[in-house]
Amino acid sequence: MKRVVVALGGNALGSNLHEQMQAVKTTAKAIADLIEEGYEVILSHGNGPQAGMIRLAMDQLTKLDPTKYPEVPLSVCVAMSQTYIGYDLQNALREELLSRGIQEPVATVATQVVVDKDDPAFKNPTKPIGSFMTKEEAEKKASEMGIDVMEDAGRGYRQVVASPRPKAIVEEETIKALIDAKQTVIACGGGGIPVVRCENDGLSGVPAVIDKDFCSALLAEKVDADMLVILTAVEHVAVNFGKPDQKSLTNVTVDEMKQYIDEKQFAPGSMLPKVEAGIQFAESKPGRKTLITLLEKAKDGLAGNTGTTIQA
Ligand SMILES: Nc1ncnc2c1ncn2[C@@H]1O[C@H](COP(=O)(O)OP(=O)(O)O)[C@@H](O)[C@H]1O
Ligand SMILES: NC(=O)OP(=O)(O)O
Repeated sequence: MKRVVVALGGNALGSNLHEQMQAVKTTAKAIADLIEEGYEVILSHGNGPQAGMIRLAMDQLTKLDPTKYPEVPLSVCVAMSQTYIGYDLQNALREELLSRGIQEPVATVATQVVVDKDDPAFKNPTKPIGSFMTKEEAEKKASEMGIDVMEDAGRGYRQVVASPRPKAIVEEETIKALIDAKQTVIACGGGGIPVVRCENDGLSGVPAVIDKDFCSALLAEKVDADMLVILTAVEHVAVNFGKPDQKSLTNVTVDEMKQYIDEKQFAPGSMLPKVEAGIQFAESKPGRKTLITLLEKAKDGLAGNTGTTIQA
């Protein structure tokens, strides 16, 4: 049986409560198709819009009455986003599987991910969270709330936070035990709850949002997956993206992808981390591959019929 880690992008979840409840139904169908095909699926997902929404709500409460509602750390907002998304996703998938006569338990693991306290990302926030704003709105929010804002891959302005690289998955053994028990696991949601190691084996939350594609690559390595599947809003990674001479990439080697990165073919903050995470997994052990494609094309992509495949 082939083991695949599937990383779900923003279009699999929507960006508010109503959109999410609808989106997870379509997502559950695509994932159930893979389980029905015999793949052992481990799911991870993004949380940019959700973590930003929770961050904003918590900040409003603190503003209302700081003694009653003390400031909520960003790591706690990430933890809330993991469970909020996991709750919807595991229910949608459980129902979809049951409708197909598949009695397979689905569980979300609250996953902590260790980062390096000295990661340079803490001094250079680049990870967009929350909803999009105009330049004027962003500048106003930045001065009013003391947040960092940045233009997000040509799509508007968003709040940005630190995004250190994931180093270790605290609940790795729990995830493996659930997989071994034939359960479908949702783990490392939103890149994981960011923590640093401290004295006496302790863990302490840090203000960051880890990139879910990098964390999914680490998860795929740790569970010894055959394939990392990054599902997003495009069927193929492209070169000359958005230009008249745009060309879809189908089967690409790690070295070719590195060449395209040097040519700056992939937008930082959108396609670049996916390609870098894809390379990281593909070169971690001979035979490993990464597929990047559209959510609805996951089954076709795994059958080798579409998408962009990266391999050494
Ligand atoms: N070279 C490229 N090839 C394909 N898509 C690209 C490229 N550069 C940027 N993109 C954009 O990146 C998007 C995926 O990034 P993003 O929306 O941040 O991911 P996610 O699905 O994880 O939320 C695509 O939908 C596409 O608009
Ligand atoms: N954590 C994370 O990478 O979320 P998005 O995919 O929503 O940006």
